[in-house]
Amino acid sequence: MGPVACLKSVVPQVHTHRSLHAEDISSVAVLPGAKNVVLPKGDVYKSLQLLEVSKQILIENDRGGYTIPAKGLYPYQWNWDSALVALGWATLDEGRAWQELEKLFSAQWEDGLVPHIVFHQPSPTYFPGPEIWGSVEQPMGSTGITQPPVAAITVRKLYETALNKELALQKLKELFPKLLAWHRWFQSARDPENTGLVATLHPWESGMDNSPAWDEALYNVPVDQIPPYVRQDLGHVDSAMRPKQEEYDRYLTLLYRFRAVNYDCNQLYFLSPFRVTDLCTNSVLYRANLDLRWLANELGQDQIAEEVDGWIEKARSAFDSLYDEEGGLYKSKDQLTGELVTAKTSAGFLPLFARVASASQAADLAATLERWLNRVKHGIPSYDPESSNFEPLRYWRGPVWVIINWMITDGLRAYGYEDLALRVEADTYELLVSHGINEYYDPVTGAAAGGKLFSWTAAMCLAWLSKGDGAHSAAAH
Ligand SMILES: O=C(O)[C@@H](CO)O[C@H]1O[C@H](CO)[C@@H](O)[C@H](O)[C@H]1O
Repeated sequence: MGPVACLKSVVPQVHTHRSLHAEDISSVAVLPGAKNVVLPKGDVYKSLQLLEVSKQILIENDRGGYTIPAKGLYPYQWNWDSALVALGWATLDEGRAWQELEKLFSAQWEDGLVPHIVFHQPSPTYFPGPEIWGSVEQPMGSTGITQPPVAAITVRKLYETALNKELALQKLKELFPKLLAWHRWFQSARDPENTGLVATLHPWESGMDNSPAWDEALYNVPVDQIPPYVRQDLGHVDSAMRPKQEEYDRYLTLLYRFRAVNYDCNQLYFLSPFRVTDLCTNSVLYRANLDLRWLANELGQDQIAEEVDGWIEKARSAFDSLYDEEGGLYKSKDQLTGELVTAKTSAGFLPLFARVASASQAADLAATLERWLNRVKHGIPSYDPESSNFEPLRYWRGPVWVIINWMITDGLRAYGYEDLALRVEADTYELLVSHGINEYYDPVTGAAAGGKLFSWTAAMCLAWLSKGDGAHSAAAH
């Protein structure tokens, strides 16, 4: 049996329009369309296996038009997970990629909010589910908070790279007003004082739930008399890797306070005892606004492009207030105290992804990142590895997230830091090959942690690591 036939018999083939065929195998180390070669040439089998496992994960986690992040641990549709997972689907089946976004936007609220979780089907394995977000009498179909708005970035990518142009234009036309309504909601509900940057009212909204960036602001939230509850996450993942009870009590306190006013977006900003300017949300939103403006131009919607331009301009100058020159990176801010947070986290590099950093800020960020990378075996740690309370295995307090590596790499490349981008890419690839497709990884040992067979990690393998898909059209300013 020749090597090609042998590989074909070991690697399960998934029947999609871009499945690997025998004739692809000789070129797999330099995958079709690759801009940068990140897959080691001598290791074709591992590369192939990684791709096929990634496809299988998406297929296994597909619940009919939407993808759950991981079985058991996260049994519903999550907002930014889905937008990132759609990039993975696009490499297998463009129609399915568009469907992922359609399902997400099917839960959009009248005021424009796109919820952080959509409860399409009941599940006993996650807390807090619909009965907590709503009430026993009136369960809700979603949570009443949001997450970093990746969707417009995905829509542009899907549209620009589409093979089926007709479908892409149709889907763009359908999704555009919904994206616009969500981005307008960010302006009105989360920046009612017109500062240029939006507020995040719950750590779950930031996507980096128990990042040390929230410690001070979260511990200022008084714990209310909340109904007793049983956490489900600890049944799936070791408690040493998850948020602590004191943090969960505050997550729940915020939830019940928001629920008490029926998640009224006109009130939440003013009543929430937790209100921060989150770098992740603002960087993703900034980038998403660049892409929304591009999409508006594409559709000939000049007035809307101008409106979005206004948001971009305001945010650009406001971003400078988050730059910590001494620390060599950006920091989130506690809006209620007016102070920049002390923690240096991986979100501090995301203004590169946004393209909002200046050339000299980008140079500082690259230098800081290099220092961080030299301190760990596998980058990028979610928290400064030089910090005394760095925890390589606890949620967002040290571990590596592949989606964040993708965003930062994309930014590095846009600013011309190609070598650093390649270093992170190669490192990420090595992590996945050696430790599998998990939720996150220990930056010191590389050990996989959190949920297993994780959708957005699989999607990044398909959409990024197999293609070297870093350079995107939005140029650094
Ligand atoms: O910990 C949790 O229960 C949930 C709460 O939303 O959050 C984690 O999982 C989500 C699904 O993957 C991600 O979207 C978040 O970024 C991540 O922090």
